[in-house]
Amino acid sequence: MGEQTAFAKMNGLGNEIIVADMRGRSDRVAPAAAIALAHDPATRFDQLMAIHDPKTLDTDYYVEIINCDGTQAQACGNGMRCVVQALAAETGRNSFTFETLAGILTAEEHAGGLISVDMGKPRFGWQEIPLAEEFHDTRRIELQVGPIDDPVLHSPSAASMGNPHAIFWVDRDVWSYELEKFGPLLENHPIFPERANISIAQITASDALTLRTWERSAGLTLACGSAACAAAVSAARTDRTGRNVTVTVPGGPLLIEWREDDHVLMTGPAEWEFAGSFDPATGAWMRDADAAPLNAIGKRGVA
Ligand SMILES: N[C@@H](CCC[C@H](N)C(=O)O)C(=O)O
Repeated sequence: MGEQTAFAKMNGLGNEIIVADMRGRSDRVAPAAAIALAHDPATRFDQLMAIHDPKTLDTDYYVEIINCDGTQAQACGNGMRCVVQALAAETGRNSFTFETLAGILTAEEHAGGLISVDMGKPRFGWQEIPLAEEFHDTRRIELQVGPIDDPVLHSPSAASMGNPHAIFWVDRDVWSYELEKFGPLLENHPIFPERANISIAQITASDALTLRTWERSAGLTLACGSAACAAAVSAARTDRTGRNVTVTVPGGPLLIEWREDDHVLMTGPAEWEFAGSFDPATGAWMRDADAAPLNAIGKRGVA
């Protein structure tokens, strides 16, 4: 067995997350190790957030985001809140600057335990999302599911929060759509050359919407923070809501603020489950309540 490293099993509104401590090491979590952990019912996760030493001046850590199928994701809002809670418990600090594939993000844990992450600026250009065809207006792209004259879903908004998103606007309850059936087809539609996270959104007030997401690589999840951001900015951009929106996902509410400086601030909770250590080469793991250092979060509130 290779050199073990600490991890914390956490969740952000039910989005299953592993926070892995890869600081001070030159190796990375192997895709096969991630897949092995994702397939074990005890450690199953949607995303694994690997905390590395910083690569860039003025950042605290580099965070690599790995989906449960071993592929990399550029952004993961729920995972970032889990990383912040873990690091806040370990260091006693409450604000951090991270580098991810989506860019440099800042984040803060508030006194009541909620965590805000500045998810950066959304991008709407068809090449930035990316889409395979030129669309001047990504508030509404040509894509539909079902019969041509009576589609079940149609004309989604498209946006990038570092990762690609499509949001289908619906009038009925989001649970009345078979997202598990349409999600895989839409995720892999040729219009999305890097695949996409697919969401269904119903506006419920001028400052609220409900959202279900089929995540790229992970499938149906209880929450997708970057999708909540993409849906909120797309709702504001299409005059469906204002710029401050409560996005209710199956796991609970997220507060999304699209600030005047164009940055998107996501606020919500994170929850610690248990701690352990694992081998980043193979995924072999053990539960270990006393392992250092991320397991400090395991002692939150415990004498
Ligand atoms: N759960 C995440 C999004 C995860 C990334 C996604 N699967 C992708 O590949 O883009 C979130 O909370 O944002």
